[in-house]
Amino acid sequence: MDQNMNMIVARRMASVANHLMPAHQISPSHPALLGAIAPSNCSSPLDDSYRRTHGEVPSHPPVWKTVSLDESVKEFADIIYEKAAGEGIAKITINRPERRNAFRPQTVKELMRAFNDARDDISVGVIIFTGKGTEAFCSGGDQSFRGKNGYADYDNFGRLNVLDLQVQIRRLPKPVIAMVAGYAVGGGHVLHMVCDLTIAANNAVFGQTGPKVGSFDAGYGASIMSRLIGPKRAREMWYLSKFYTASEAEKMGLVNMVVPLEKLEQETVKWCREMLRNSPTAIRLCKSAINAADDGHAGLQALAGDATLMFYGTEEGNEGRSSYLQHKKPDFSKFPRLP
Ligand SMILES: CC(C)(COP(=O)(O)OP(=O)(O)OC[C@H]1O[C@@H](n2cnc3c(N)ncnc32)[C@H](O)[C@@H]1OP(=O)(O)O)[C@@H](O)C(=O)NCCC(=O)NCCSC(=O)CCC(=O)c1ccccc1C(=O)O
Repeated sequence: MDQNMNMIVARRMASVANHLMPAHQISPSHPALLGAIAPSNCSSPLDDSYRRTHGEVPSHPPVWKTVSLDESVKEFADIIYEKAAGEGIAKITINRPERRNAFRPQTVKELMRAFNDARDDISVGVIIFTGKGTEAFCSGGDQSFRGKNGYADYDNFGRLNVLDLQVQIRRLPKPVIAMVAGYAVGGGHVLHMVCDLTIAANNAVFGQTGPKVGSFDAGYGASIMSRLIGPKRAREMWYLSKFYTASEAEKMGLVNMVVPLEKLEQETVKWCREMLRNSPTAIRLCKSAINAADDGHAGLQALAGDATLMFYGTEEGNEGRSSYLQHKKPDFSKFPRLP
């Protein structure tokens, strides 16, 4: 291999390696880089035929188009809802930067409408969840709306409606990526934890504040956290209510990747595009399977529902339905009893 080709391969392998793991974890002796520099060692695990065939996902910025839902309903006040033109990415942004993107009941209602739309839109394959600006992803429940019964605004009694949003994200059969810049604290920290993946900017700060302000989340906020970082760390995070930097959070397993703030959306979109190349049904089943054990009967129901959905698409499933509609006996004998 000539010098030129060697350099091209080295650059390409470095870019793939950089894409697959945080830059700080790659040493010059990483096999991907060695494989590129030493042409005789071309069997690097990163030099696979899938990569050679499909190449990198495109890196151009998406063109975001604001989504307006049912026109009879008021436009969004607390969120921004966008979809990328020509690709299956939706982006839902809490738009209260002056309150560090704290959510009030109105915010949660709007978020639920947007997530519902993104779920039902079959052209959407992945959803980015973020906060406006660089100061905060979300600082939890807006404390000025908190009363004796929970969080209340002008048209409702107090309740903890963010719990419904957590369940909605957890059960949504498409990946949701939290894109976190700045503070993800209190109920905002729980929201990023219920997302499938978290990409954090290097200015991100994570933590629970409940015990400082007279609140706690003993549901997903405790159980998912304990699963993610282990019970000792989860206790530390709740009992002391300390804040953690992005790199501390990455080491604890709270986030998937930390990137420079200015690269946050670029990297997040790259992850979205990688996922969009893959089978939506496989991803859907992986999501419900990973959640199943932790979510008990509700988790099993989601996984089982996915199985039924797939079964409806088979000839065997259709034999039962069409025979019923035609008032004849179904013939299931033609289907193999697979081992
Ligand atoms: C996030 C901070 C650390 C940021 O600090 P800093 O950058 O210095 O900014 P500030 O000057 O503090 O804030 C700017 C401005 O925003 C207001 N603000 C920020 N956060 C909130 C908030 N959560 N509620 C109301 N207002 C907020 C702040 O007052 C400033 O306004 P001014 O008018 O300029 O004064 C810091 O802001 C901070 O610590 N914020 C509070 C974080 C917090 O304690 N959040 C609430 C935790 S409790 C919770 O979220 C419960 C939620 C819930 O519904 C729930 C209940 C039960 C079970 C589960 C859940 C759940 O899962 O959510």
